[in-house]
Amino acid sequence: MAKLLEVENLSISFTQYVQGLNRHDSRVISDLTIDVDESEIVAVLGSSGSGKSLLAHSILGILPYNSHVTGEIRYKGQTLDQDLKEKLRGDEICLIPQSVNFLDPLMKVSEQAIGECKDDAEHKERKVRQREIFARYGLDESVDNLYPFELSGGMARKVLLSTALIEDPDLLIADEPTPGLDKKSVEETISDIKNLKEHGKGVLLITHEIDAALKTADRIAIFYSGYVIEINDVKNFSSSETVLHPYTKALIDSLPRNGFKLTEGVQPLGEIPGCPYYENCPIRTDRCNKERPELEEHDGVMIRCFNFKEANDGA
Ligand SMILES: Nc1ncnc2c1ncn2[C@@H]1O[C@H](COP(=O)(O)OP(=O)(O)OP(=O)(O)O)[C@@H](O)[C@H]1O
Ligand code: NI
Repeated sequence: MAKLLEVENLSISFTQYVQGLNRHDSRVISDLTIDVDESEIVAVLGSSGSGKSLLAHSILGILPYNSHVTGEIRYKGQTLDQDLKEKLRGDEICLIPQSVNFLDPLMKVSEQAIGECKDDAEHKERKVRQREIFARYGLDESVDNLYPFELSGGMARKVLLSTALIEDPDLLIADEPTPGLDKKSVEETISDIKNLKEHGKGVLLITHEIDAALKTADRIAIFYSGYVIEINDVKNFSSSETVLHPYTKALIDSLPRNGFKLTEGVQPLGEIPGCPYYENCPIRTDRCNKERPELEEHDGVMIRCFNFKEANDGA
């Protein structure tokens, strides 16, 4: 079966001019490799500012002009270059954006959700679908004719969700789709995402909430300081003993039900030669400070660590 989405060694950096003179490059995503199969939900779990939205924006081809990108993205085996991104986005590949600023302030929300139509017949058909999806999210007919500024935050989120779902995309990139939603709508969203998967579609779910990832995903990619440090099956996240990376273990131990044992400090930024987790790592060695581990496969799990084996054997 062909992979739906393959991201290989993606790095994103920004060029900024400090005081108008000094050019400064800051790397936000480093050497990121991840894939999504048909009928699969892959969660990218990372803390705030770790570059998750930029990953989404690079897949959609909507990064800001001052960004610099290397690496490759393929969709259904084909290189996803800027032309193909523009052709497929909003159609085969849809984004549920994190920010409600993605709504067009000058357009009624129902028309944004319906999108461009080739004729009246198509508009009619999509209007029915729009109403049905809006209704599922508790947006009644009076909402259809509102403009974005007339919506509450939660309503705006629901409009963004509906807009992506109306397209019935083959690949959905959901960037933090649930914060600010009521409980019922969170459940509706999760069920809609799972429904896409049941219909053979792929979903990349971007989130900083481990519970959302655990409830929804088949695999979880752990993002730390711009690096993917582990990609593992959701079933292995039931205990810190069945995941491999020390950061993933710390994340699981930090869950309320496990008694908040998080040992982690701030995420390091800037260029470092060694492992991105070096400063906080309980199993680090000298090598980790000098050399950066690659993301490698170990029994079907992708892991970026020199020492996980010894640490697990000794446990
Ligand atoms: N246009 C830009 N120019 C320079 N730096 C940027 C730009 N856009 C984003 N960044 C930097 O990239 C980093 C990652 O941003 P991003 O929005 O992808 O993080 P995130 O993981 O989605 O965070 P959150 O969980 O808060 O949504 C930020 O810390 C920000 O400083
Ligand atoms: Ni984000």
